[in-house]
Amino acid sequence: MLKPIKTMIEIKNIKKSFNGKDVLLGIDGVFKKGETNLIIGGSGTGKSVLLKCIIGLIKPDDGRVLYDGRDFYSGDKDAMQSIRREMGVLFQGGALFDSQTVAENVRFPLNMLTDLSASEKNDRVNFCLERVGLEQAANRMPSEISGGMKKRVGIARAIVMNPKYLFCDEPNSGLDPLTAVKIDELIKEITEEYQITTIVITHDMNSVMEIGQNIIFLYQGRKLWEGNDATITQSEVPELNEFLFSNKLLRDLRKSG
Ligand SMILES: Nc1ncnc2c1ncn2[C@@H]1O[C@H](COP(=O)(O)OP(=O)(O)OP(=O)(O)O)[C@@H](O)[C@H]1O
Repeated sequence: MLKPIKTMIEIKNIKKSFNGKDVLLGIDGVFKKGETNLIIGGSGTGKSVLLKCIIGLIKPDDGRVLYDGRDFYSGDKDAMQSIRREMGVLFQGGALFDSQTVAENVRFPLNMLTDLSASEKNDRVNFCLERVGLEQAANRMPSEISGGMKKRVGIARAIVMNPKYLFCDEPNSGLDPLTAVKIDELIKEITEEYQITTIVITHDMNSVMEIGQNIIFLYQGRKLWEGNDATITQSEVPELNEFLFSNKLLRDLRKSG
């Protein structure tokens, strides 16, 4: 019997250097459909550069990025464009337009990329705002809502085009721990509900333990470990353990367990 084809993103031997400085030294990875895939690591290890290589904001010097087997850097501009349309991106700061209401922010990709009618766009915007629990805030301005709500608006905008692939760069930055957990849960729920292939960049240990269904650990431009939230605390990789147990609570838990 044929195995069902699983939607996923595969990266092979991604390399990038800037002005002779190697930042990514050949990264491989598989990011699975319906799972929150995390790229973790300390500051300056190349997480953001890797994400940018995956979504096409930086062209890698070498290597391949495959979206369900489709080569993103094949040189076929139309193919690249159609993969781009299947992506949703949640940028680190939320990247909302300050002069637009919440609903207008969410509607923006629909205006840019579709020829849906006004009422179809409204339906879609309302659906997404409801999904992230913000239906009451549709007419508010970004300056009038909290940091956590801004992230929710960013998530609503990232899913408004019904993406196959969702990318989140440090979705928890600047949030209090409780709000951060809620944002993590929302990303995981949406990923599972719509069977999206989601990649999250983080150095937040809570995220690792809450939503780390598939994790790769970067260290100085190399992938040193991969696994999940259940296997990560048993890792024998010193660099990973140093990263994980820099948190005193986790260190104490490890000692006692
Ligand atoms: N456009 C660029 N030109 C030159 N160097 C760059 C550029 N972008 C990133 N770098 C360098 O690449 C290295 C990795 O940066 P990157 O932003 O990927 O780290 P990171 O793991 O995401 O860190 P952080 O968690 O602090 O955001 C850094 O030394 C950075 O200075």
